[in-house]
Amino acid sequence: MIRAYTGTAVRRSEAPLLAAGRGGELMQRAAYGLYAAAAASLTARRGRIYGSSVTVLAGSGNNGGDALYAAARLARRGAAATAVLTSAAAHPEALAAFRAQGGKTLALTESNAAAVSGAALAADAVLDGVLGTGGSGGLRGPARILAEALNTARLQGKAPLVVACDLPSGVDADSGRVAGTCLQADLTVTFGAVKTGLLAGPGAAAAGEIRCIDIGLGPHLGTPDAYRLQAEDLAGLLPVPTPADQKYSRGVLGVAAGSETYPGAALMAAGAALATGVGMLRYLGPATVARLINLAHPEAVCSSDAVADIHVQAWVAGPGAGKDEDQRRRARDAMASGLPAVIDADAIGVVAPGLHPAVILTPHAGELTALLRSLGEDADRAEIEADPIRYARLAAARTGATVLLKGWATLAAAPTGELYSQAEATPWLATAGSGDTLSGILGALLATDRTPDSERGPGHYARLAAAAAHLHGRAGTLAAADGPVQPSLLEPRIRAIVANLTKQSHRKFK
Ligand SMILES: NC(=O)C1=CN([C@@H]2O[C@H](COP(=O)(O)OP(=O)(O)OC[C@H]3O[C@@H](n4cnc5c(N)ncnc54)[C@H](O)[C@@H]3O)[C@@H](O)[C@H]2O)[C@@H](O)CC1
Ligand SMILES: [K+]
Repeated sequence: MIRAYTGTAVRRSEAPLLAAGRGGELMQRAAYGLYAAAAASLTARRGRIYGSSVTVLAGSGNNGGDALYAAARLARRGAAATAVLTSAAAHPEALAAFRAQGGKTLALTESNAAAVSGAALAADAVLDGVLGTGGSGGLRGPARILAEALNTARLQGKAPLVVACDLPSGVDADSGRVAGTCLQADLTVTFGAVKTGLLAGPGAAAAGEIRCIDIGLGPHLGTPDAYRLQAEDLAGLLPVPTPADQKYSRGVLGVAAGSETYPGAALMAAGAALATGVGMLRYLGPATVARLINLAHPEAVCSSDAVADIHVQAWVAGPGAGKDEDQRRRARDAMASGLPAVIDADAIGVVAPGLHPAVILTPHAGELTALLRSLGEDADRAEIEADPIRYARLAAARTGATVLLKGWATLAAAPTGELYSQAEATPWLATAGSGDTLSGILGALLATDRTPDSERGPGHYARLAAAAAHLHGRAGTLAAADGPVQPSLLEPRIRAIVANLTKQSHRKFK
């Protein structure tokens, strides 16, 4: 599990070490970690460090200091290193160390920004040390011109390797907000702890691969601000039947999805739930959709009953419900049932406050905007996309439900503030039907959840939602290897990942 902290919390935890005169030691650890990661990436790209060209962008603070020390080490291994000083001041000792290894320096100005950008684009690697946790607001002035040139080249596939020092310059380390421009990276080498701003919003999209260097802050860090589940965290959350199980004890999922207008959503939600593994799936909806469900998934038990008429462990309601009043009523009843429930798509429109954390709302940014407005909050979509953590937490607190906010990094927020961010998905998953499969996966995890009550902390349902996002993202990424992703074809991938994560052993017969 990745534990993330705000930039503010990391700075607070560094304070006692700085007061004890250990700032230089921390900086050397950070710089060495940055150097080693940059050296490995550079070697992977061009075979060796010797003879490569490296541009280091150095701001006035310690972030620039880290980057200059790291570049000095690359210069010592034979890289031709140039420091672009983005401010009138630079970390004096680090600059001296860089020059001592033969590094050249030049001051960035408005008038030379275009020429310097051209030179930076021609380098093999750029180390971004303009701003770190001490930065406020996006990049400004000539640093902004340089960043925009590099970002544009990236879109054209012509950018050098960009390695961000601690965080991409211009990203807010607490939230992932970018006010204006930040420099997009291939790799972010972050120090002491992963910053929350690398896991959400524009910051997550800018960070590329994230590597964390331990600089010895451990005991000072306190409670994390956010988490990211790794594959090894999922095993205990996935349904594995025991020999003592029967279909009911494994977990029954009720799916009230689809309508005459949108039958496909019900097929995809049901298929994904079955692929994740449930004891039984009970479908409630129009007879025409039920017939399609039974043709695609003969094991599903279908009816047009009301929610109160059937016995299940969890619900999925909303995908493809459209304007179907019966399905909307089932969604309201599922929310009121006291059982865990995934409330997706059209059903999010019938949400009212007073829910409990086992109700998981799964909006995208547009649906979250409408939900928050219906609750009297002043929200617009662009603002939610700029600062998704804030709004996911706000919606959870206002409704009492857990909120799974879908996006490039998908966030799961508990009403008490616990937060998970998952980024396994491929952009190919941004396609109609994707949310329906995610609902089905999450519904299956809720229906088969065996976590003892004593171990269900306040963030339990956010964790399950994050596990579903992880599974869904990985299934999509696997499928994308064969071309554009069709959510209706994800089922074999989901099944394969569940098998792999639970290390299912199959009896062999002779
Ligand atoms: N404090 C510590 O113990 C350690 C800090 N480390 C590094 O130090 C960084 C934090 O260093 P600092 O506190 O010096 O801060 P930064 O290096 O992040 O930069 C802050 C400086 O930039 C200026 N600035 C702020 N926003 C700006 C903007 N939008 N445009 C232009 N200039 C702007 C500020 O006036 C300030 O001088 C971390 O990110 C990390 O890289 C590491 O060396 C590890 C140890
Ligand atoms: K940086």
